[in-house]
Parts: sequence; structure tokens; C-alpha cells
Amino acid sequence: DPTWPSNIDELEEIMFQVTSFRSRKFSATVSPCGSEVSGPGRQNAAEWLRTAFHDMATADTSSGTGGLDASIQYELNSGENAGPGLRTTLEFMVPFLSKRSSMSDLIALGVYTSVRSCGGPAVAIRAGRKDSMKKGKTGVPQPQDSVPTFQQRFERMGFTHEEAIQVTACGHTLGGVHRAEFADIVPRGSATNGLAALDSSTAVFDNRVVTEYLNGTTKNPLVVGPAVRINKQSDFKLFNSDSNRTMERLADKNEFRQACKTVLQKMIDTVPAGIELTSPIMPYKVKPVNLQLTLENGGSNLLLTGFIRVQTTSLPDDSIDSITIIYKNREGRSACSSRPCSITATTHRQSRGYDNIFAFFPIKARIPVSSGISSFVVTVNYAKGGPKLYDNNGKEYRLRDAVFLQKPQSCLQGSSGKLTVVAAVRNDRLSESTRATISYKAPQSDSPIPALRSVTIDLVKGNRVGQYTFFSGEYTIKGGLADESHVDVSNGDMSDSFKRVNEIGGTCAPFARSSSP
Ligand code: HEM
Repeated sequence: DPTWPSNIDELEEIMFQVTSFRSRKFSATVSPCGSEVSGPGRQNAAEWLRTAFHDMATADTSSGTGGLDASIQYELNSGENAGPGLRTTLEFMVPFLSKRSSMSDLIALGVYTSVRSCGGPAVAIRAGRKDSMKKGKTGVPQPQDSVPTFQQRFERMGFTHEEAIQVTACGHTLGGVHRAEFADIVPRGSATNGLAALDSSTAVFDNRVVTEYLNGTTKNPLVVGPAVRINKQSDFKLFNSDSNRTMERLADKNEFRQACKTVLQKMIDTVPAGIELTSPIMPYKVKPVNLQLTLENGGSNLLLTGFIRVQTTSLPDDSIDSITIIYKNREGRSACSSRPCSITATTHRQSRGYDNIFAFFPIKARIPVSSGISSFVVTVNYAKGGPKLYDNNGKEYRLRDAVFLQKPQSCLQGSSGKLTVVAAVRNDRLSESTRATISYKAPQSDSPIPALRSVTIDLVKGNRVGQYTFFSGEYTIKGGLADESHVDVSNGDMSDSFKRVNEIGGTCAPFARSSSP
């Protein structure tokens, strides 16, 4: 497991929490593979894959410029990016954009998601791409290009000639050519809903694009048909350029799958010089999700909510009896004054990814303010094999109670974007400054993707409740995307970070001063 928290946590969730409980719904428009959310003849999974290629296809690996950097957002009107699919792909991904998930990482993740949704191989996803702030060069291969031009363009991107053939075949197993943009190669009446298929299984990531080409049954408009007369039969020119040697190898299903996994990863890992990608994102075995402290009961309790997510991929659903959180108090000691420092959860909900299954154990526990919390470890009690301790690679899972977002008293007025942030700060920390940093999206006129902005405001001291004091501040997030913002509250070097504003209510509740039993 990576050590939690880590800078890949957000992408990890988007990548692996695909369906059922706490699904992030990133795949909603590309699953199932044939999904046409944008209208008939618009296969979203194919559009996502093409978007990744068109974004990286202008890379110049010898000078280290371009690559997968989301510069395509500023290049949508250049002739080589024809069709509405590139724009809508970016638009679908905007809700997932954040300071911890760049658009270029999302475009890369879109390759894993769309290819897996279509039954293709699991392309490894590394994180750390940065988004370009301006358009890059042109240079996407065009149907009318000659073989030497293809070679030169793919070589600029860093692909060998064999890889160029492979990656094009891997891309052209999905979707088709649209008559609206390519009327000269898709004659009227030859396409269903305006889409001429690149192989006979447009919504399956298989090697039919290869086998139909080799056995002469293909209807691929980039191989046969009107394109031939006007020299736009690009797949034929490229596939045939090494006397079909590469295509013949790809006629083997496993060979195709393996080659696609490799070249698609190479495609998305082509990034501008200076970008360091992380190691491939793997799902945690045990991961705290959405943990939150909230001051309640007149200031006598800390309510701890959230989930412990346990990977159960190859195990039956009832393989875990319970999980136990064993925590240390504020001073880092194991002994709690009034009760044992442990929290047990026995029920769980299941969530699935394409390659993984998880059990979510909901946590709802009250920790006396007098003891507090600083860190915890998790014991997973397996039905077979007994308990196993997860201690975050020996570092324990840190959860500090010095400062946290007080959600019930915070609120977002959706219509105006007015955000009220309330933080609870432990009284022994009042000499440190308390701030909120709001990371929000501001629409841009030259791109369908909003810019990420951030603003830091000082929070003002308010009421004291027992061992804590409330601090609050307001900021109005303009541009209509306020609910896609995140907030960090900090006190000196302590912080409660990356809290989704859409999990805050519409009205700020008053704090209940009296203790209920
Ligand atoms: C010689 C290189 C290539 C040329 C000339 C080329 C050309 C084209 C053209 C003209 C279309 C039709 C677009 C439309 O009507 O929407 C298309 C579709 C597509 N291309 Fe390529 N392509 C090339 C390589 C690639 C590569 C390397 C990939 C990705 C790995 C890729 C992925 C796709 C996909 C998925 C579609 C279907 C899009 C949809 O159905 O909306 N292409 N390509």
C-alpha cells in the first residue's frame, strides 16, 4: 500500500470506485462501452480514447515539448481536431478536475476507464501531469498524409514505426468516422446515425480491426471505400507499410491485448520535459475515506465519521467479520481515560472497480473531547485467517484534532456561491493563525475547461465551546461552479484539507450548546 495520505488519493478513488457504493461515477458516460450519451452515432468511450491521442499527438519528444498536457482545450478549433467529441470529453471530465486531479491526468485516466469499459486491457495510470495554460503546436496525423509523413510524425511523438501501427490499430478498434466531419470518405447512406464503423464491433475492444483488415472483410472507411480514390485511406497506408508484418502479429488476440496495453501506456506517459510521473496507481488494501471530525454535544464530543475501505477483490463478500480502529489520544498514548480507544464496525457496503472490489465500513463514533485523537491503526478481522493489522506502513494513520472543518455550521448558498467556512480550533492553538484556502473553478472564455484558482482568507475568532473555539469566514465563489470547490482549513502547520464543498449544507446550522445525553 502507499502511505496514507498520498497525493494520488483523489485519482485513486476516481479510478477504482467505479460502481455501487460511493461510486465516483467517472465512467458514467462511457459505460457500457456503446453508451451514446451525446447522441446517436456518438460513442463516448471512443471519443475519450481519441481525445487522449489528439492531446498527445503534437508531442515533440526531442525538444521535450507537448504530450499529454491538456493543451487540446485551447486547440479545439484547429482543423485537425474536428468533431464535437473532443470538447464533450473535456466537459464530462470538468467535475473531476481539482488541484489533486489535473485535466491531463484525467484524460490519461480516461484511457484506462474507456478501454476497460470496452473489455480491453488495464492500462497502468501514473499521476503527476500538469495542465498547459496555452495551445501547443499542431501535428496530429491526417488521413491524407503519406507513409513518410506518418513515420515522421509518430517518431516525433516517440513511437517506432511498429508502435505507430500498433497504437493506431488499438485506437481504431472503437468507434468510427463521422459523416458530419468526413463526408468525403463516408458517403451518404453508408453509415448508421452518421457513423461509419472502423470495425464490425465498434463497442468492443478487440482485434477485429486487425483480422477484418487482414482477411479482406473490413468496411473501415480509412481502408476501403471513397477514401482510396482521394488518398485518405490512412489505416491502409499505415497498416500495409511494413508488408503487414505488425498487423499479422496483432491477429493473435493476446498479442493485440498486450501490445495495446504497452503502447497506450506509452501514449499517455508522453509528457513535457520536467514532469515526473508517479509509479502506477494501485488501490490501497486499506484506506480511510472521507474521515471527518465534528464538534458536537455542546463541545463535549468529537464525532468521527467516514469509512474504512478494505479491498476484497478475490475474497467472497462475507470474508470480513468486522474492522476495528484502535486509536491514540491527543497525547499519543494508547489508554483513553473513560473507555477503550477502539471503534468497531461490523456492517459494510460494497463498491466495485473494473478490476477490484471493496468493502466500505462506515465509521460513526464519539470521542470525548477530553481524550481527543492523534492517530490510529486498523485491524481487519477476516472470517478465515483471523485478524490482520494495517498500520499504514508503520506510520499509523494520522488524524489530528487541532483544527477541522466544522461542517454543520459551514454552508454554501448554491445560487450566489457564498461560502461560509467554520473551523473548530483547539484552545491551546489560538496563538497560531487560522485560515481557509478555497480552491475553486473559474470559467475561461477560450477553453471548455475552467481555470483552477485558489484564495486564502483569514478566519475570524468567534465563540468558545469548551476546549475549542470556532473561527469563521466568508467568500463568494463567482462563476457558477461553487459546488465543485474544495476547502482546506489550517491553523499554523496543522490542517484539515481537501474538503468537498458539495458535502456542506445549504444553511449554516446554529451550534447546539446544551449536551444531549
Ligand atoms: C495515422 C494515424 C491516425 C489517423 C490518420 C487517424 C484518423 C482518424 C479519423 C479521420 C477518425 C474519424 C474521427 C471522427 O469522425 O470522429 C478517427 C477516429 C478515431 N481514432 Fe484515429 N487516427 C489515427 C490514429 C489514432 C490513434 C493512435 C488513436 C488512439 C490510440 C486513435 C483513436 C481513434 C478513435 C477511438 C476513433 C473513433 C472516434 C469516434 O468514434 O468518435 N486514432 N481517426
